Amino acid sequence: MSFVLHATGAAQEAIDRVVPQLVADGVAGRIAAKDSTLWGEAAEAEASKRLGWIDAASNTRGLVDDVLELKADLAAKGVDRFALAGMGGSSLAPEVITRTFGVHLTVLDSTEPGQVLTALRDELERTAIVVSSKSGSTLETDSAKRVFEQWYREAGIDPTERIIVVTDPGSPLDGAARAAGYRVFNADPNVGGRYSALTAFGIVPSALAGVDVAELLDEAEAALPLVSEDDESNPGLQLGAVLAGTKPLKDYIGIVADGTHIVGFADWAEQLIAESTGKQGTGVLPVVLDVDAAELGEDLADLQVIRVVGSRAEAREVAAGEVEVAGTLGAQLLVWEFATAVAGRLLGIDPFDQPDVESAKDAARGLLEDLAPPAPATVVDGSIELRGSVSGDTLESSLDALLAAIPADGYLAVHTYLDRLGEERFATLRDLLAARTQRPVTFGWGPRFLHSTGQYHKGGKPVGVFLQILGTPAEDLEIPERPFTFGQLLQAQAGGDAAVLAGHDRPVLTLTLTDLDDGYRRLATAAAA
Ligand SMILES: O=P(O)(O)OC[C@H]1O[C@H](O)[C@H](O)[C@@H](O)[C@@H]1O
Repeated sequence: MSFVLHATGAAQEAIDRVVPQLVADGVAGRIAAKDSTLWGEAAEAEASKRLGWIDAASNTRGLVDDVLELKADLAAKGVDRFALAGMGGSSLAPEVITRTFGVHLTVLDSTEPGQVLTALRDELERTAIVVSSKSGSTLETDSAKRVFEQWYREAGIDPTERIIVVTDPGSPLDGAARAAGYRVFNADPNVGGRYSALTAFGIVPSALAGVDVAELLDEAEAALPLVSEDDESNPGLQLGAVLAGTKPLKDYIGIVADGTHIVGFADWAEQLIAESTGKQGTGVLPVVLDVDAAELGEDLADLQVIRVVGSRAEAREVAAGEVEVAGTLGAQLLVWEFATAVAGRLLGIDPFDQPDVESAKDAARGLLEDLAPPAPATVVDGSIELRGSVSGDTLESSLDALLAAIPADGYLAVHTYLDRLGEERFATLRDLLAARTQRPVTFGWGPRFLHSTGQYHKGGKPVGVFLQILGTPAEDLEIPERPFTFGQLLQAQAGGDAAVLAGHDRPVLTLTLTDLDDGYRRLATAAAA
């Protein structure tokens, strides 16, 4: 069997209580048959064009030969390195696939100027970039495409030979890219962005980078009969019950990579679950945890822990109250997509829309139209500027005030608008803050998280408090034919999100670090206090 799940405690109780009803309602067979009525009348129109993921693996196979042919053509021209520009589902799937298969892919899912420059300066002469956008209108992805076009031209390289586009048929990018002479791969338009791992969005960049995608598609196809069956042993129904059927509902899902061969799976699952469920004041918030995360030792009543383990045998060694799953990557992708759709039904929401993602984008666009400098800091404490709805006289007192505002059932979200490859150390703040607050702490890199947990923070249960960390980029970068730079875009994305969160009455503390070394040291000390 390509996927196994073992549960104990409240999770097993949810399975025992919820799955028989799901079986009686024929939910598995109806999802397999793409029945769009499963999520209520309001969701029907969206669902009718969003269920293509269930059999995506077999439908995507037809692309593989064309992609491998392109890879061979590029290799003959000395192009053997690949980058990917995309956000959300368009980047997280190729990221987990290529890392798991151990092949290199530079993932550019940032507007942080330093991170964009690193991608541009990384052996451009032997690099091709896949520009992936389902809608064809995502600002970050469009900005990356523009600057890569410019740098190729300046290097005397024809961009049409180096930029490969993946998009839905008929998107603005589809028409423009074809007219400009780019190689375009169309994805199935009946699959939403976060469910698109097994469509052209997951497969084209991964195959170009060197993944044996036929193996991945085989794995997913092998799992399809498991999730299609209206039977209590169906692991997709069981996982759906674990995610959204506990009573009282556990609001937090801690996802732990614990021995699995899959690299980065929790980040992919985070965007799938957070965007799909976090709306109408409900949902479950995924929290990506390391094996030694503080949350795992705190016995939090509202946290359901799911460990992704290495083998079937290990999956049976479940700690009290936890769930363990094991499986191939292809099976995991399909089963979690299926389980998330089931969770949507259990929660009574539409698991295929993302109504609150747009609000932060609108607010950022508004700020970009009127490029005013940021409002003066409320407090300047050494090298750290403080702004926001929560503030004291110093970094320490402001952080204390923010953490004190976490409700008993709440969480802290840390959003770091820095170069996630060059400033990885900032991710260690998560564990320190989790140990201090004894509540779940999510950590996201801006603007990447806006396409993931961003939906939950605005649309889910309103119990989050927010710490934004910004830098002052040493080098900025123009976005060709745009009236703003990457640095200004990043700033507007942070400001837009802070404004929308504040509009939802959520506490926000924004720190701008004018010296990253000093800022990191002070924050690490304050977080551990
Ligand atoms: O692929 P794109 O259309 O550029 O969209 C990228 C991402 O944008 C938004 O955040 C959507 O909510 C995601 O589901 C999507 O994956």
